[in-house]
Amino acid sequence: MTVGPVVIIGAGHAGFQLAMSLRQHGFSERIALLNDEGHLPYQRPPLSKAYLKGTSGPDSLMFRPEKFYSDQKIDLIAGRAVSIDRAARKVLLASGAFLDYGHLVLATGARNRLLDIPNANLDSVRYLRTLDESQSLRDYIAPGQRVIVIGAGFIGLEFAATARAKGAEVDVIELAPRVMARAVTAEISEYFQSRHAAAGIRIHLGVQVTSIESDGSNVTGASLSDGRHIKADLIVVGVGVLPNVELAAEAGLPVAAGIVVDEHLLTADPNISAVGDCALYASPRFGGSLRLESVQNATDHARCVAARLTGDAKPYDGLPWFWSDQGPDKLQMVGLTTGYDRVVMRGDRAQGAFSAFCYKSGQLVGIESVNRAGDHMFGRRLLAANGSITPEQAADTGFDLKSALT
Ligand SMILES: NC(=O)c1ccc[n+]([C@@H]2O[C@H](COP(=O)([O-])OP(=O)(O)OC[C@H]3O[C@@H](n4cnc5c(N)ncnc54)[C@H](O)[C@@H]3O)[C@@H](O)[C@H]2O)c1
Repeated sequence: MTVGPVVIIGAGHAGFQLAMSLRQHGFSERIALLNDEGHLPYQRPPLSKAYLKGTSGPDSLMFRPEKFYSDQKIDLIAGRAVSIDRAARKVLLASGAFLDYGHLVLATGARNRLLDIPNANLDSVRYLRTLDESQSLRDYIAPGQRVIVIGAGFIGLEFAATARAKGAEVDVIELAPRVMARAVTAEISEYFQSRHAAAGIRIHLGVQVTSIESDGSNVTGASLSDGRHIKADLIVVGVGVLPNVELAAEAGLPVAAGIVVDEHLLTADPNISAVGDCALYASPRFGGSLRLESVQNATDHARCVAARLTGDAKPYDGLPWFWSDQGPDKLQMVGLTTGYDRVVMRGDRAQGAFSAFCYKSGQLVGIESVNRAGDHMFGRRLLAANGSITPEQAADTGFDLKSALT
């Protein structure tokens, strides 16, 4: 099978993994990995956790040193793609150069959703997705500083916990009635709310920031939709992301809540695939279409496409899993916990080690674990094999989970 040169647009988790997996599968043609970040490809999870807290340099985040790319003959090209000529199979870069492809992979990821309120463009209103954003925030956070965090999702809460640990005064403003409402059950939200509150973080639910106040150049505070004002020196916004679909749309590829791909992660053009945060994929495992934002999704998508391009095509069948470190607590999730109708708790919430087993029509569909890595790893094995245990077994800590794994 001759594929021709592979061009990968985007050198995040998905793009990097794809280049590496292609070589691991013996792919010997050209690989061009287009990187618009100004750093060697790097890991994102530490940006809102250890990196934000610590003093280690950017090198600690890099997937591989520079030499890896030359050794593996992966052309890491600094630059941005501005358009795709599908008929000629060329990608046009902002520099004016072209890259010829036999197969093109869109690993364009997502970008921060920006807040559209007065004064949101001030320098002390920050976002957190890139290495540069994390670097400047960690240099900025100081003891006694007053920080407003907008959004109690993963970014908001991980950042809030770190800023508080570094001595900042933190207020979190969340539109929804509970934290992480998009992703976790009410039981897990309630636990994390109480843990963050115990650490001295003030969480305001069901409200939003209507305007940001300033002294002309710096943030001085914010007004909330319930009429209150909160003073602040810094505002950090984590209100979700938007998938980068524009290149695909302008090239005439179908786009909906992401770049539309089939169960093989192939777009409507047989020479173009899409992977990771930007891809809306048809899922035989779950039925319907999914777009997920996680490292697991990015790297498993990449492995699936690398296998296909080297002659081993299989539908994508990854099992979603995810983690978040918030203060001393580790949250781990496996499965898809949308549409569940019953939640069964296992373990000891008071001791801070418990899991929520989520059921839909009697079938286990996901497990959310707090400081119970064993339950999480069990769930990854059981759900990957489409297994289940009864709610009664889940609730009974005397029941040996391993006995359900054959
Ligand atoms: N542990 C991890 O793997 C991890 C950690 C951090 C971020 N991420 C990823 O990074 C991306 C961004 O994370 P995120 O936390 O920004 O997104 P998110 O969607 O997880 O959370 C956004 C939160 O902002 C709230 N919100 C939206 N508009 C608001 C408004 N106007 N005022 C107040 N609240 C508002 C939402 O209700 C939601 O709770 C996601 O893809 C996420 O999965 C992952």
